[in-house]
Amino acid sequence: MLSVDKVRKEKDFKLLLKDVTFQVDEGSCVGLIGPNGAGKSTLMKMISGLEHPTSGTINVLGQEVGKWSVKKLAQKVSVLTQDGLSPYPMTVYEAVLMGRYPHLSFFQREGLEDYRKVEHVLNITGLMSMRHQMLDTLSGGERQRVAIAKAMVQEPEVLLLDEPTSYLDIGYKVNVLNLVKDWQQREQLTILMVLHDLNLAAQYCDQMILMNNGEIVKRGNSEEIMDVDTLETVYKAKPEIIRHPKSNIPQILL
Ligand SMILES: Nc1ncnc2c1ncn2[C@@H]1O[C@H](COP(=O)(O)OP(=O)(O)OP(=O)(O)O)[C@@H](O)[C@H]1O
Repeated sequence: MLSVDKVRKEKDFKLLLKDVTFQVDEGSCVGLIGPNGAGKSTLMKMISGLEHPTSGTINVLGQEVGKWSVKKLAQKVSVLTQDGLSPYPMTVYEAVLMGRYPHLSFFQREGLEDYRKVEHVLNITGLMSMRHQMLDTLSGGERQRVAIAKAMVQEPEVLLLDEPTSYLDIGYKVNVLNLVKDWQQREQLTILMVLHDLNLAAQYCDQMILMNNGEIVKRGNSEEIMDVDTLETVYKAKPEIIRHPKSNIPQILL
């Protein structure tokens, strides 16, 4: 579904990624974690086709990323960043409708089926009552929800998220991640998500990939990654590991 094979990236005589290799299976949610400067965003930019590896290959849905046309890639892969949507002077409805554009031909206008999809998504994301509100009047958390709605109507097979919750309060963090998780389960979506918050990554991701200094240090589930020695080596801080009282998933305390 998504495979990264021996990817290396050099920039300005600096080695940013060293032989990074991993796969994300169809329908699974993998969290990319690691300290500041580990190379997570650099890797995400290459997977989304914004930058090219110095060597190695990245395949999405069986084809090398660089070989997809921009339009085809936009139909298959949706990218969400921490900034969400820019506060352009357009309504929530118009912004979400833009998610249909990769599916329309150059002169084609959106049709009834596109409007129906937008309305369905506005309902499931709880944005229906805000559909006439201008994007530049929304809070950061609301705008991030609109970004998710726009990505949903795009109907991608792969979703790439780079720190989608970093500027959000705890209520919105959970809200945004629940929307994404429900979507994954409903549509068998394949997700690769950069998260700084290890507790959220452990709760929401099926697997985690821990990066440091441009390399993968460890891949595993929350039991394997939330290990004091592993985290101390990488983050240079010694966390306490406790268990979530409801889910029993390991969580850290600093
Ligand atoms: N254009 C560039 N030229 C030189 N170095 C760069 C460039 N872009 C990124 N880097 C370096 O690459 C390294 C990895 O950066 P990257 O943004 O991928 O890390 P990250 O894991 O996403 O970090 P953070 O969690 O802080 O966002 C950093 O040391 C950064 O300084």
